Formats: sequence, structure tokens, C-alpha cells
Amino acid sequence: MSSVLTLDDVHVRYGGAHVLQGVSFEVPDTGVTALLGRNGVGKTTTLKAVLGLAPRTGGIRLRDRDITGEPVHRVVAGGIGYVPEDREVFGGLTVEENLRLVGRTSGVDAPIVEELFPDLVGRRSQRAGTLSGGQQQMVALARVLLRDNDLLLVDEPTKGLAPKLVTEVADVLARVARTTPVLLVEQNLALVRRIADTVVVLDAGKVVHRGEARALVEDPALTTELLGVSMRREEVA
Ligand SMILES: Nc1ncnc2c1ncn2[C@@H]1O[C@H](COP(=O)(O)OP(=O)(O)OP(=O)(O)O)[C@@H](O)[C@H]1O
Repeated sequence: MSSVLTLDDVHVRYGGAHVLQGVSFEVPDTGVTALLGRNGVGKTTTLKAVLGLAPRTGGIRLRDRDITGEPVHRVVAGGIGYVPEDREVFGGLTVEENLRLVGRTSGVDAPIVEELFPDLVGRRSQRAGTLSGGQQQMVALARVLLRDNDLLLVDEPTKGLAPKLVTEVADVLARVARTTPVLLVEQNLALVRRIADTVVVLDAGKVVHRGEARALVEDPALTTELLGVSMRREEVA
């Protein structure tokens, strides 16, 4: 299987802190790849290194293009969509205005918004700051999906969401991943099991495990060893 993204011995240093210490892995060009690990191991920093938002060395390739030295605007224009952890919708703007910020003429009327986010269509004039956390997450996802992307980087999209909304976000990501590969930072192992194909686990700035998502998530001893948690028995069924 070919790869959409390749990281080869990537390092990030913030002053004296050596946060990524030679991270290497590949993201297949189909499906969801979940980037896992305990708090503070470098997951968000890995996404930021790919985007050029963190000072990085090593090799980063988007398909055949070396993007290691590229500034963030060129990386994004070159085909990487990013949904950051804190969602970053503009609270004072309406749903429609948030979607039009990507510079396209279409907003909530775009077919992809109507198909994946029907709830947003009826809320086009509502200020984004008054939406629920899950609805704001949908706006953040929709905004990125209005562009053509070769790869999506999505950072903890279900953080703080109620279980029903976690399921809705998971369904949207699974549908998106049918056409665009997704590199997903996620702590919810039940969700990882449901939508991820491949997993990469970081610990202390290094890759400590790569493999099939189900094989990891359904192995309580391994998830406890690598992540410090395991799925509850009823979630595995
Ligand atoms: N701008 C920065 N300057 C200094 N240190 C930083 C900076 N950004 C991140 N770090 C440190 O790098 C380490 C990795 O942070 P990162 O946010 O990548 O972790 P994470 O795996 O995404 O954690 P979490 O699951 O808690 O979100 C942490 O120790 C963090 O304090």
C-alpha cells in the first residue's frame, strides 16, 4: 500500500526540551490512522511538525514532495487540512461566515456540508460561539472539508463531547476517510477501534508501536502497557 505521508527521523526541540526524538512512520493513503499515546508524549507536536507549526528537522514527505522546509501556508495549500484540538471557530461569526472563511464561494450550501452536516444547514445564521461543543466541532470539520485535501490531520475531535456526539463525529470521520486519508489523534479507544485501520503509538517522543488498530485495542495487556488504559469489556464486544 502506498503512503500519503512519511515521517523519517523527525525531531522537534523547544529550547532545551527535546519533544520529538526521531519519529518515523508512514500514513497509508486510505482510511484512518490513529496516533495514540499518554498525555504529553508528543502527539499534537507531531501534527504541528508536519504542518510547519513546530520547529522540526528530519524528513517529512507528502506523497513524493519533501515538505520539511516548507512554511505552513504552503503545506496547507499543498493539500493538508488541519482541525486543531481547540476547534478554533470564530465565535462572533455565523456558521455561514465561518465556512466562507476558507475563501470559496460556497458555504453551507456546498453538497458536502448538506450531506455530512445537515444540522448546520438549519443553523447557518447562528453565531458559532452559541453552538454546542459538538456542533462547533462539525463547523471546524466542515470548514476544512470545503477544500480539496490529500490528507487530514484531526486532533482529538471528541474531547469533552457527550457520547452521542462522539458517535456522530466518528461517523463523519469514517465517511470522510472513504475518500481522504485521516491522521487522527484520539484518546477514546472504542472510537479508535470503530474507525481506525492503523495505529501508531508514541511514548516520550518516540514511536513505540505500529500496527493494526483492532489488534492493539483488543489486547488489554498491550494497551495498558503502551497507553496506561484498556477498553472496558463491554466496549470490546
Ligand atoms: N511550544 C512549546 N514549548 C515548549 N514545550 C512544548 C511546546 N509545545 C509542547 N511542548 C511540550 O511538548 C510535550 C509534548 O506536547 P504535546 O502537546 O505534543 O503532547 P500530546 O501527546 O499531544 O499531549 P495531550 O494528549 O496531553 O494533548 C509536552 O511536554 C509539552 O509540554
